[in-house]
Amino acid sequence: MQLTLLATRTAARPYRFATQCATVDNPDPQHKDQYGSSSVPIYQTATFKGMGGAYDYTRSGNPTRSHLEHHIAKISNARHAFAVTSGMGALDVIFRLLKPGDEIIAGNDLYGGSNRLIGYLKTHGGITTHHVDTTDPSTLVPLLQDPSRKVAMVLLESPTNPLLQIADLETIARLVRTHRPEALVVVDNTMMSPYLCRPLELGCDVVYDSGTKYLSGHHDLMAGVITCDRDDVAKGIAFTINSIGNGLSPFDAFLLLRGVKTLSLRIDKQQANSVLIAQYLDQLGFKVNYPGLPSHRGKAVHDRIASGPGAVLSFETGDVAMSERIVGSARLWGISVSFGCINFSHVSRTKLSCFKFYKRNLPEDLIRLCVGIEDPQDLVDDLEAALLEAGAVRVVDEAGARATLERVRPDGGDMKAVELKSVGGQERVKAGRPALERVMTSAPGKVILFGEHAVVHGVTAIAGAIDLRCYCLAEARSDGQISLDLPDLGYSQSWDLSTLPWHLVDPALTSSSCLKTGPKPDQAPSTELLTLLANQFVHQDQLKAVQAAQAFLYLYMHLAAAQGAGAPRPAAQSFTVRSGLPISAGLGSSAAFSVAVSSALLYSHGVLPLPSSSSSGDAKGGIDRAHADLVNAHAFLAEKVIHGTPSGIDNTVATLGGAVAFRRAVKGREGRLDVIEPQEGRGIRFLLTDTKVARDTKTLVAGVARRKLEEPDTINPLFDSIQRISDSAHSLLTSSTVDRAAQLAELAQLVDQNHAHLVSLGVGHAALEAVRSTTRGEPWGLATKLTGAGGGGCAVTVVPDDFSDDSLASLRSALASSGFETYSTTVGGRGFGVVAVPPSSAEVDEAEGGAERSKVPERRRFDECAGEELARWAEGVEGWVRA
Ligand SMILES: Nc1ncnc2c1ncn2[C@@H]1O[C@H](COP(=O)(O)OP(=O)(O)O)[C@@H](O)[C@H]1O
Ligand SMILES: C[C@@](O)(CCOP(=O)(O)O)CC(=O)O
Repeated sequence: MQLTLLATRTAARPYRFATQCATVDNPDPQHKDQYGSSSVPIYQTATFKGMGGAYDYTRSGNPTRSHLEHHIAKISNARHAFAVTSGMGALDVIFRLLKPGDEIIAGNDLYGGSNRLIGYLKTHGGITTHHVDTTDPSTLVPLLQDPSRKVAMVLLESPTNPLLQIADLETIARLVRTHRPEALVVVDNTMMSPYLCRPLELGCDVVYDSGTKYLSGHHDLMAGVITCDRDDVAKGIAFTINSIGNGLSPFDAFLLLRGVKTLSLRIDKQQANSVLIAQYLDQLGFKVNYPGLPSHRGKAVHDRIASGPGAVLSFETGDVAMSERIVGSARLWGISVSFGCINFSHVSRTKLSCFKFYKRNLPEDLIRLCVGIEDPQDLVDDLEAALLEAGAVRVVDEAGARATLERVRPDGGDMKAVELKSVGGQERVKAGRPALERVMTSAPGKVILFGEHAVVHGVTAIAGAIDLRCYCLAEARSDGQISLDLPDLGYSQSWDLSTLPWHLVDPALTSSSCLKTGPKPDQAPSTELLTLLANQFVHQDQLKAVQAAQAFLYLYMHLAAAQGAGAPRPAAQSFTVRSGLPISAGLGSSAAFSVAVSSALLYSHGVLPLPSSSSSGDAKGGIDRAHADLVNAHAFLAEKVIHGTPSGIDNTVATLGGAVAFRRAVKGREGRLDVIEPQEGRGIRFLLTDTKVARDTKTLVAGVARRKLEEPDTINPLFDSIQRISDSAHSLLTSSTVDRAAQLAELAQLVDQNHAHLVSLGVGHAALEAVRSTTRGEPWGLATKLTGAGGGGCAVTVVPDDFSDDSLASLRSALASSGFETYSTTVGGRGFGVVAVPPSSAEVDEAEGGAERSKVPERRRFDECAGEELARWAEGVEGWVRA
């Protein structure tokens, strides 16, 4: 059923642009390649044998070229497409639609090569051109309305090259249609490509691109493409190409087709880089021409007719010699003509002779930047080095908290110092020291006794903290770096603080109220920042490490930005996280991680004051509830980064400890949190069994949500039944009167019922059934259910009071012999904890003659030991205070 639905949907909807680019269809469905080649073959032949076939002579047509033309037509949403030997070749073909005496209206900021051809048309073809300001459509009207003018073509570019001026293609096409219906509106779309703008859809008649640029993307071929919808115009173009013989060669057609497949991918990256660079130059106070900047004239029009600002920009320095010095000083930036290449960001200075010749009023200090796919920070660094070397900027206030660059006025006059909020969109920040040199936090895992999954959708769940904990050690460093070490996952990475993408920090998370009460429960993490972090900042393929590093960086960046009231004030620190919990097994390792990291950040940054420890070194309940809530709010955001849509129960238990009945707020209904107080002498033992079957909470939770949407009549009654189970369990666990044996027997029944419902939700697994059948079998007879997200992971077994230690030991060894790992735990342990860690023994030796050595566990052991030894090491640090 699901498959049918998906198939219907796909058939009804055209593919999106990136998919269209990547899928090259055969133009002739009758013609199947004899070997079924996935890549279009190169028909490197001038002639074809026989008469009356589809092809006879490559000047007139060639299968490789046809394939390309079909593909270009598809991605341009055009009826016809043609591929020729260069962009100028394309314009030449289009101009041959004109007759002597015809007149052209063109922009006054046209590409120099087009102007050269226009000049030739005038002297050799008797065709005159009127240059107007195409940024103002009304300037065309007098010419269009003048009956003495034989206006046959309007030639437009938008944005123009190199001034990036915007012409309202849609409005101009409408004006031409009204006043001069016979005239053709022709657009040079090279700066945008069909990915960002499709002028035929805006009412224009003929569009051409220099395929040498973005369509190819690699600067390894020359090509031009023409698209149009009108059959008569297409006929004229086909005739000209065949007559003059400038159709694209088979080999270049093959290369271009190969390039087009990655068009959107390349432009996305080049454009993202361009935005950063434009912002950087803009902040320095240069006059920057780029439609990606809010201040750009015509941006509103551009945003209407195109879907992105592109990857070419230009800026003015105010001094021709300075521009020359900048261009000459750049190293990574090459000096070149053309644009659109992926791996060669380059600068070019406008050529005076060319501009004077065409009477173009271009600033002589103009520098054009054509941006590639290099790392944006490298591009900004190189540009900055060139600006410094050329004397266009200078560094001021090096000793201050933040580095500041100041633009140098070419005439020597005063120029306002620009405190850089960001460099290339990335904060130019100077790392400070954290409020606390060394702090360690810990947080427990949890076991959900009843209500997992249903809790995400507003049903009550019962859960408690377990004995296994996660530890986070935050230490100051002094090299401007932030690092994250996750030895459990074999992951370690550090980042230069100035390179983090500070410009993507969410302002909703940097307010002072956020520092007091934490992120709001409905605050979603920014997918833009998360995607960038995952793609460009976390060098690891393992999903677990990526999720953990994303969550860490997300919290870290927002806290640093909030503390600096928007302008980040990050501290250089090392974070190491170790866990005694099995990861991704249903015992809340991610929540324990999130709480440990959040609290380590909040304490080490001085947002929360360190609670005073009792003389016993383990003050119970020694943490303010408001402080715990702040930790919990931050941890919930981290959980969202890791999980997508967590209910919040895991982080709440990992923060507060104890046992709770938890109901999240959903659609207008308030959430609820009831603490289940431990009952004197009535504690219940649980056995946890890790099946070692890997699974991912995020995927499982999303699967249940999808089923709820698709099969509400099946899933909602299951949730109602789970609510009744949780309610019964809640009253059983809080009742002091009910008979103990009856209480445990009834709990066991609820365990079985809840497990059956979880299996119906689709989160069961054969390994979990194996655990259940062992525990239920002779001689043990115990009830077991999956716990957490299921799909593998852990099972929880209720252990009755009269179940002897020997029986428990034999059950555990039976489970171990099936390859499972067991943990015996009490439920309802302590919440998160914090301790200031003194220097390790080596440092004490130096500073204080080793007097403290015996009290301070050796630091490196934290990275090395595991399991119970890890817990012993961490708990050995004196002064823990816990919630
Ligand atoms: N010790 C750890 N080190 C690093 N990351 C951890 C650690 N423990 C948990 N995590 C993070 O939490 C995620 C596990 O979340 P999840 O699949 O929900 O499992 P669980 O049921 O244990 O919470 C991991 O992918 C990782 O991102
Ligand atoms: C399935 C769910 O109820 C619990 C997930 O726990 P765990 O990540 O498997 O430890 C999800 C949630 O409550 O966020």
